[in-house]
This record gives sequence, structure tokens and C-alpha cells, in this order.
Amino acid sequence: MSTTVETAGSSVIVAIDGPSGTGKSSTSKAVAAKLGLSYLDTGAQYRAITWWMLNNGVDVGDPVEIAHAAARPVIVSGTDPTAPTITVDGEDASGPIRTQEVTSKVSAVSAVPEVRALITRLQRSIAADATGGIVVEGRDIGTTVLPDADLKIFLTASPEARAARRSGEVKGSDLAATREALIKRDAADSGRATSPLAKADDAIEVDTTELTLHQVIECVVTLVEEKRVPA
Ligand SMILES: Nc1ncnc2c1ncn2[C@@H]1O[C@H](COP(=O)(O)OP(=O)(O)OP(=O)(O)O)[C@@H](O)[C@H]1O
Ligand SMILES: Nc1ccn([C@@H]2O[C@H](COP(=O)(O)O)[C@@H](O)[C@H]2O)c(=O)n1
Repeated sequence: MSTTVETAGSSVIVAIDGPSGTGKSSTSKAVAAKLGLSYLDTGAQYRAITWWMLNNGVDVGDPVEIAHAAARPVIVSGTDPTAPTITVDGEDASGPIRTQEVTSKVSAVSAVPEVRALITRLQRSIAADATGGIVVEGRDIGTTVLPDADLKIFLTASPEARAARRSGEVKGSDLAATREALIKRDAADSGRATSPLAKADDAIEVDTTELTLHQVIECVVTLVEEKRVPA
């Protein structure tokens, strides 16, 4: 099967990967909006399939059950970076996919090869349709989904910085517990057999620990502009 995705004209395909809380979503949305590119949050797709399974009686502790059910939900992603959307069987899932229950189960679902094959196919087709270019963020975009991306970025940050960022989003949250949960999810995502969280050999690593979000966005915008070729 070919993994090459081609877009037209001066378009550019950007892959942004990294562990949880490194700033992938915030950076990708802002970069795409600034440069007039589409945006795809692949984590939202894995969250969406997990949410559907939890709501439809699938035992998410059983990879065989997950594999059998994987093709049943219809997941649609909207790629406007200023208003990204995600629906499952026509229902808006953008809120429910962010619950603690989904976050704690998503790594088990996303590790199942049948799930990854379906979602990867969907991601490639969305990227191919984005004729003006796209920023795609996730865990395996540079290594597996879009290995021919024009630019690959791997964002990192210390666990302490990432936990502080996440805790800042939820009033009264426990910093140590947030840090442990992030580390646990990263370990599961990095340790799975099928397309684990990993830096592509040709990705540019950006450590965001000491950078503001604004600085990270500017850095990535500069890197994209260097890659963008006129039509
Ligand atoms: N460089 C930064 N400095 C400070 N805060 C940041 C920075 N980058 C992102 N943030 C904040 O950290 C939080 C997590 O960022 P974001 O959701 O973009 O990370 P992510 O890598 O997409 O996480 P996940 O993979 O878990 O979805 C957000 O509240 C965001 O505003
Ligand atoms: N390319 C990807 C993207 C995400 N995942 C899985 O989804 C989980 C949620 O991702 P967020 O970015 O929304 O936090 C993540 O922990 C992975 O299990 C993936 O496998 N591949």
C-alpha cells in the first residue's frame, strides 16, 4: 500500500508529534490558522472511537472485542483550525472525548492494530483532500501516517512543565497526580507494538520546556515558511 500523500500547488504537509502536554494542539492550530492551512487533531479521532466503545458496551480491556467493533462508528473531523470539529455517527463529540474516563482508556484502544489501520487510512485521506496544505498532529504522524511530510516536528517538554500546563487548565487539580497520569499514558503510547509514539529520524526536535507558547508557534511558523515552495 502506498503511503505517499500528495497535495497541490504551494501546499505543505506538516507533521507534529510528541508526548502529552508538549503543546502539539495549541501550536498546530495556531500555525495552521496563521498560514492558512488545514488542521487535523488525530488524538481527537482516537478519543472519539474510545468514547463510542465506552458508550456501546465494548469491553475496552479486550483487544479482540475492540478489533471487532472498530469499523462500526463513523468518525468525521472538521479541519478548520479556528473551529475544529469531531463527530461520531453525526453526533458532536468534542466535549465528551475530553473526559477523564476517555483519557484513561484511550491508550488501550489506540494500541489495537485494527483501530490504527482504520484511523490511519482516514487520516491519510483527510491529508490528501487538504489541497491547500495541512498541519497534522499526533504520535505517529511523521513515522507512519505521513512519512513523506514536508516538515516533521517533534515537540518535547519536561514532565514537570507538562504537568504544570495541564494542571493550570483544571482548577484544584493535583500536580503530582497529573504528572503520574501523563507519564503513564506516554509509557503506554511509546511501548505499544504498532506505530508507537516516536520521533521520526528526520524530525526536528523542539524542547518547549523553557519556551512560551508564542515562541514555539513563531519557531514552527518559521520552519514551515522555509519549506513552503511557491506554486
Ligand atoms: N510552550 C508553552 N508554554 C506554556 N504553556 C503551554 C505551552 N504550550 C502549550 N501550553 C499549554 O499547555 C496545555 C497543553 O497544551 P496542548 O493541549 O497544546 O498539548 P498537547 O501536546 O496537544 O497535549 P495532548 O497530547 O495531551 O493533547 C494547554 O493549556 C496549552 O495552552
Ligand atoms: N497519532 C496519534 C494520536 C493520538 N493517539 C492516541 O490518542 C491518545 C489521545 O491523544 P491526545 O493528543 O488527544 O492526548 C493518545 O494518548 C494516544 O493513545 C495515537 O495513538 N496516535
